[in-house]
Amino acid sequence: MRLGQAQHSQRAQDVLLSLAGYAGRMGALIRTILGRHQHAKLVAPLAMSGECRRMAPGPCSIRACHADARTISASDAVMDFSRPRCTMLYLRCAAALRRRMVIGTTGLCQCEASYARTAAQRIGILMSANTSVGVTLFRMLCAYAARLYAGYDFGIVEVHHRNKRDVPSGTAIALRHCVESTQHGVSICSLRGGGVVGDHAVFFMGDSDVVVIEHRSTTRLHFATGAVEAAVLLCAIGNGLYDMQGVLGLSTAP
Ligand SMILES: NC(=O)C1=CN([C@@H]2O[C@H](COP(=O)(O)OP(=O)(O)OC[C@H]3O[C@@H](n4cnc5c(N)ncnc54)[C@H](O)[C@@H]3O)[C@@H](O)[C@H]2O)C=CC1
Ligand SMILES: O=C(O)C1=N[C@H](C(=O)O)C[C@H](O)C1
Repeated sequence: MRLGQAQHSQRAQDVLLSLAGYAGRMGALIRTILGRHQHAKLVAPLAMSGECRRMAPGPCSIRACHADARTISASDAVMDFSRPRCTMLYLRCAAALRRRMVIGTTGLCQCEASYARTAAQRIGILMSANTSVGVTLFRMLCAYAARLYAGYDFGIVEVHHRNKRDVPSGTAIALRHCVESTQHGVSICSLRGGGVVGDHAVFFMGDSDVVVIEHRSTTRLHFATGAVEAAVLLCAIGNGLYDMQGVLGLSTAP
């Protein structure tokens, strides 16, 4: 069974989505997935106005960068893969209109993340630096390994493409959070270059052996597919702040 299918069978109508960051790398994949999705439909592409002109010469239906309340209110949820400032703009709008929100954008400051926690009292929010199901399982695996290798030293290495803006990656920060329940002060090494989609490795370093658990992305498809399925699931549950594990209903590792 595909993820989200069970929950969707309880909904009579398609899940309608706005997409902030429509013209970006993630946006391009998400709109392709939504174009052929059985239960979810893109109703409001949100992009910068300059990008509209580049992507669609002539009359353009893509909305400009300001949060257009009318546009967002036509959807059940806003999916956001953009920039933190843009995220906050749409989050405020979604909270005011009581529309759900998937925040995939990384690099939010503490104050922005804490606003999301407050907004989650009014609406359902999925906030995840990595919407891939594979990476969600990888995180669970690392949390489990951290307990097994509690006496070892931990470290994280992440590698991303040269255009990534935030350092360290949101996934690396989330991984640190997973393993820090066992050990504090875990350092993250970041590398930027080429077209690397996104690789993360967690090192468990003992006196005479090293265990490395690694995840490599070969394309962005798994981020985008997971995000769309998570948006569908989010529309079937109540208010609150969720992570991927929560939305997918995965119990914690043994
Ligand atoms: N959660 C996840 O699984 C993943 C998260 N990301 C994160 O998603 C974000 C976007 O990543 P990419 O698509 O690679 O970046 P990108 O730079 O290709 O796309 C971002 C897009 O947002 C647009 N944008 C900026 N301000 C806007 C506004 N006010 N209104 C509408 N659009 C606006 C930009 O013009 C750009 O087209 C980054 O923070 C990245 O770290 C990326 C991959 C996976
Ligand atoms: O910007 C990216 O590309 C990615 N960002 C996310 C992050 O910061 O962890 C997820 C993925 O690694 C790709």
